[in-house]
Amino acid sequence: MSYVPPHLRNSGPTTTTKISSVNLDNGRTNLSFSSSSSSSSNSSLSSPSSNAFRRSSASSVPNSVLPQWQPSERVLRMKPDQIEDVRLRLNVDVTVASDSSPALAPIESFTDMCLHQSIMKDIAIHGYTTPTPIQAQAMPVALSGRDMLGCAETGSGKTAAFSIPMIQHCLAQPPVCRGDGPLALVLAPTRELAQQIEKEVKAFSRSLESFKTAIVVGGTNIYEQRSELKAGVNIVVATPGRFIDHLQQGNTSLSRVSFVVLDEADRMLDMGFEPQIREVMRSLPEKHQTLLFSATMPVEIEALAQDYLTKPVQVRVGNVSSPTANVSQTLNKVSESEKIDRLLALLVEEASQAGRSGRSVQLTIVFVERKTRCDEVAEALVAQDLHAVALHGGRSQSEREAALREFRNGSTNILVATDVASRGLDVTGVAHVINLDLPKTMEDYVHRIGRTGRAGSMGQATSFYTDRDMVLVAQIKKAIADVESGNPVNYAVGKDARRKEREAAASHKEARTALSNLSVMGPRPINIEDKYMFMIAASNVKGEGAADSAWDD
Ligand SMILES: Nc1ncnc2c1ncn2[C@@H]1O[C@H](COP(=O)(O)OP(=O)(O)OP(=O)(O)O)[C@@H](O)[C@H]1O
Repeated sequence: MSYVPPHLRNSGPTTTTKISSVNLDNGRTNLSFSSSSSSSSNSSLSSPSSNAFRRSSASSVPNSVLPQWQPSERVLRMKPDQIEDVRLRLNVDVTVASDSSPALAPIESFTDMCLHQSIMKDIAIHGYTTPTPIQAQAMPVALSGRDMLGCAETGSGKTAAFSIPMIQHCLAQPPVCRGDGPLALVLAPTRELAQQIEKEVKAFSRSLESFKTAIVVGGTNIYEQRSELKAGVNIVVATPGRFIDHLQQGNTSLSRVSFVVLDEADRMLDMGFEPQIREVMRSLPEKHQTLLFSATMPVEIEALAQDYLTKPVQVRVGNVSSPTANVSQTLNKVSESEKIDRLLALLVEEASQAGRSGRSVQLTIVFVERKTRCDEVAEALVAQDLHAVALHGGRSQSEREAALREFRNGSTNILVATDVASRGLDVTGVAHVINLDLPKTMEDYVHRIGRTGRAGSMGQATSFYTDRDMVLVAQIKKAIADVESGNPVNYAVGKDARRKEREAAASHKEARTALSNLSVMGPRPINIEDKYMFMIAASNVKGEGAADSAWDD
């Protein structure tokens, strides 16, 4: 049975979820979720008051433990003015509610974080010597058991900022037995991002004997995932749709989850998973800790945080919700018909420059708007003897994995992708992001160009635009001027901001079409290219953003 997000459901048969208790091999009782189809529209998933994921009885489930963690004496001795000085230097902004205790000091060395020795060993093997600013502040907050909203620019190391405290948290819990649900859960919007996070979690737990992490994403064998989940794992990294399939089938439960991370939480809401995320949050055991991370923090995330986070610490580093200053941005005005030729010219020139200087060709991501265009562009590049591969939600899972693998190992240096690759994807050596088609919103632009200029490296972004993109182009020009003046601003992000941007773009386009109709030959039928039909349709769909067909998890 495949999961259908609520915005795509009609009044046809729906799924109901029943909770029943199950005796486990270890003699404990746990909960399972079973599903059945009915023609009623009263799905427990779509009902906000549903108890669908709530466990019925937890009497035999071991209690979660808040780790008794303390940083080094040196950190504990820091005075408030010293803490402020370090935050200022790291460009870290910390906010807590007036009725909650202050957040712990930032910690500038992994040693002072007093982590489990195996984790320390793995951090060293991974080649991390010093925490990045978001890690320096977010890790102590997470390790101290507080809920958190973490926001830092693209490529700043947010994954380790939650992965390492999550592993440390799991080590403090009673061991996982066969049939138990996981101790920690990470939800991410795309398969590729979830897989990347799982790799990072495994890297920091590789020296821990019998510590298990499972990846649960669509497009892969659900039966293998089921046996892995049933055997008992410490951490599950998942996309929401597939994770909920497993909950419904009783393959796992939330009864032992005491650490939850929503990575790129705003995008998951945007994709229509808000009811599922809320249901998961409502159904967690009482004692748990929640962390929300993104490079952009729209208001709807703050609303979610208000409902489900307890006295959270807000950690913001640098210029959140604005393009990273590590990327030099260029805008090129072109006509629609010129785009591919200009792209080819640019890439051929880069390849021959690399050849002349004897260096290898740099990795480049070309973003396009639609899946079909993605294939067409990749084919056009390959026809010019360039090494290009397409990545989009219409390809099979094995094709998606192969494309990313080839790109990561450099055997293909050009990845042509839809927005499925715009969030979180971390590929070392991406030097250039090209927007062959500009995205619809500034928020997507920020995430796309953030695929380069990561971990302190410099990158380049080139965007082609036509008259139709003028609304977004005005914002990008302002962003470029702001970065140049050293005074970057935060852009409005979130559903409202995106809707307004789409509306402004649509009315700009309408006005242009009307004008050209008047001036050329008087009234005539409007002939809108497929692409713009798609854009207008997308802006009219309720639950904006969810209509982006590039996203399929
Ligand atoms: N302490 C560190 N030392 C060295 N490299 C690091 C450190 N922390 C993270 N990195 C590297 O920085 C890169 C970016 O990290 P990561 O993918 O976690 O960024 P992010 O903030 O999650 O980005 P995005 O917002 O795009 O998802 C990765 O290649 C990661 O290995």
